[in-house]
Amino acid sequence: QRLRSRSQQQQQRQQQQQQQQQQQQTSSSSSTASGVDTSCPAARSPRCQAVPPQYRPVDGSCHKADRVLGMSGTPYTRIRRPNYADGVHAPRAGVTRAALPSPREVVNRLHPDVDVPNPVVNHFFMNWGQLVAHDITLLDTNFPEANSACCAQAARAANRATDSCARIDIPANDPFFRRHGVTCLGVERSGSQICEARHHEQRNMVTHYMDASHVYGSDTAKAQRLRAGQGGRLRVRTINGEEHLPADEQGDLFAGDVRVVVTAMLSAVHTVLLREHNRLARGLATINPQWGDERLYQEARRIVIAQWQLITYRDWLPWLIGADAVSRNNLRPAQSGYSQAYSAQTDPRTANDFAAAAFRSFHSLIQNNIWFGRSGRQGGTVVDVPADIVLRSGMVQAVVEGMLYQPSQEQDQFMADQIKNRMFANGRAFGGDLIATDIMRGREHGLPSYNDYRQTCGLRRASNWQGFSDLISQRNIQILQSLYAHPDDVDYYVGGLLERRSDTSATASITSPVFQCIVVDQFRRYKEGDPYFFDLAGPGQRFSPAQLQEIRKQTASKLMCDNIPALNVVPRNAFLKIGVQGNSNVQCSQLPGLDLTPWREGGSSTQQRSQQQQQQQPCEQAQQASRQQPQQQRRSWWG
Ligand code: HEM
Ligand SMILES: [Ca+2]
Repeated sequence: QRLRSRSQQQQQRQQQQQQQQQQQQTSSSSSTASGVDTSCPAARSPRCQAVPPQYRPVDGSCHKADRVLGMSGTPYTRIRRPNYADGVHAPRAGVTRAALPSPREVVNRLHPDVDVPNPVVNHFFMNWGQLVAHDITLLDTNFPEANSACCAQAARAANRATDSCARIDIPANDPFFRRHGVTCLGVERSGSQICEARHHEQRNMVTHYMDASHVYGSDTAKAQRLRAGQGGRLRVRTINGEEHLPADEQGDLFAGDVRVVVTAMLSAVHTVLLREHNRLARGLATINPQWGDERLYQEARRIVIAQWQLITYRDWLPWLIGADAVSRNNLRPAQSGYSQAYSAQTDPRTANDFAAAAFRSFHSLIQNNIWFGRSGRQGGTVVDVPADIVLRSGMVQAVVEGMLYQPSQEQDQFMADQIKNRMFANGRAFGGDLIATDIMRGREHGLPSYNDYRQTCGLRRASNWQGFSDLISQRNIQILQSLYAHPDDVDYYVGGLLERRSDTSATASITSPVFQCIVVDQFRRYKEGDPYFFDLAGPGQRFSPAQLQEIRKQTASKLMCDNIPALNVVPRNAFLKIGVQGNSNVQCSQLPGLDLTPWREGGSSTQQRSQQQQQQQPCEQAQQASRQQPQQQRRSWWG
């Protein structure tokens, strides 16, 4: 029943146990011997070559023996068997005859806006998490949701939800929406399909892998539209000599992920990633003038993805789940040489339990108002500052600096008013409620309740309300009791947000326990289950040892420095507040950078030298090489 950390020696045995559990917990008829649910028909059947592709396919296909696993447009996996009211698709209902409380009522009672700044991490940390989310999950809904029609439609349905709409009723005493005459918020239900298991599985519209699909797109047509078609570069618009995100047909910012426009903070870092790709493509073209557009694009993309994975796992994740959890679960990228962490059996897909609940808990980190620049100048509310402000002179820098120096909020039960009342308001008086939507998403995806996830994560299942008292305060238990008819009714998202963390030291997890366990499990999948993880020795083209050493020099701070011309000073650690763990400002020029020399093709490159050495000294090096032979590796990667 546990998805907790394990030592390396026990890893294999426990993996098998876990697969057995998944077989039991996920829909039984659709599980294969490996415990991976592969029965849902893929929207497209990819054509894969006989050997793994040299560069990872942009749509996530052909990565594993099951060639659609992790591909965009395919269903999520599940850690726990779904709990739909009708066993098929109706949102979860209570275990007694009593209805579940309105998500907005829950928000009003349990998720007020109380300002508790995070003592450790900054708003850049929050924003990086949102970028990670956009790399690995996108529901099949219209963006942004046009959901007002949903209220009327769902009102007529027996359980306040149809197959396409769900209703969030606004309580009569609501302190905000009633003032604006709003009595309901409609939620467009996520696109899903029935698998052999006879229940609905939601579709993930982006590649499940952590492959920077938010930069490059999740299908080949979009990837193509994002490319300049020259020098391996991505398309840009140039304003005052600086590269910016291009425009789509509607004139909005265009990037690999449609959510690039959700906040100016996102569009600023999207701009930086775009510039980084083009900076690398130019550098590679200079040292390898013989390379054409395709080679330059693929090599630059591969380096960007490597940096993205490295920074996320080495520098960001330890602050999210705690340094201990990272080492216990072998989640730190190799510090030298190649990683051995890949497992062909590990399901690389995003879990519904993670995307529709656990990872959304970091909505709690969001601030109401964002800063511009280093000195705390108020830029405006998080929902009103327009994304395309970054096209203005100096604004990529101002928005990035604002994030680097503004603390985020704590991961706790408190939520910023702006995202609860004015999501997508864009200057209008009211918008949607992100937190009520999160709660509704969990229900409409059929996620089981908080008590079920306690059990999954090795905690005691509560048989009465006091059973929650190990992690939840008496005050919150009382409120829960007044909202829900039974302890088994409490939403996973809500219960998880109420949990206290026992270890509040700086290096501890900022994530509460029952979310932490699901988050750890998911990040293990993205690393262990990804055959193209950057520090592996295959199955496509691997980095040479010298190239890997260069990649390892990269940090998020340097990434900002390299791509924002007027930025001269940054915090050494881009994710931490100044002063935490000795974090201090540093000149950009003092930070080591990524030197592309090992990518030079020709007699003098380190890669070539090491290959020549292997040919010249057959004994020891050949033995070592045979252990890392791409051909041999390939068989096991596909296996
Ligand atoms: C200013 C910051 C943010 C805003 C305005 C924002 C807004 C949103 C919105 C509007 C949705 C769609 C809700 C729905 O219809 O179900 C969403 C989904 C989500 N958010 Fe955030 N978010 C922010 C930050 C974050 C952060 C920091 C994380 C995690 C570290 C995160 C994780 C997620 C996840 C996993 C989803 C589900 C996406 C999907 O599967 O389609 N978000 N967010
Ligand atoms: Ca992806």
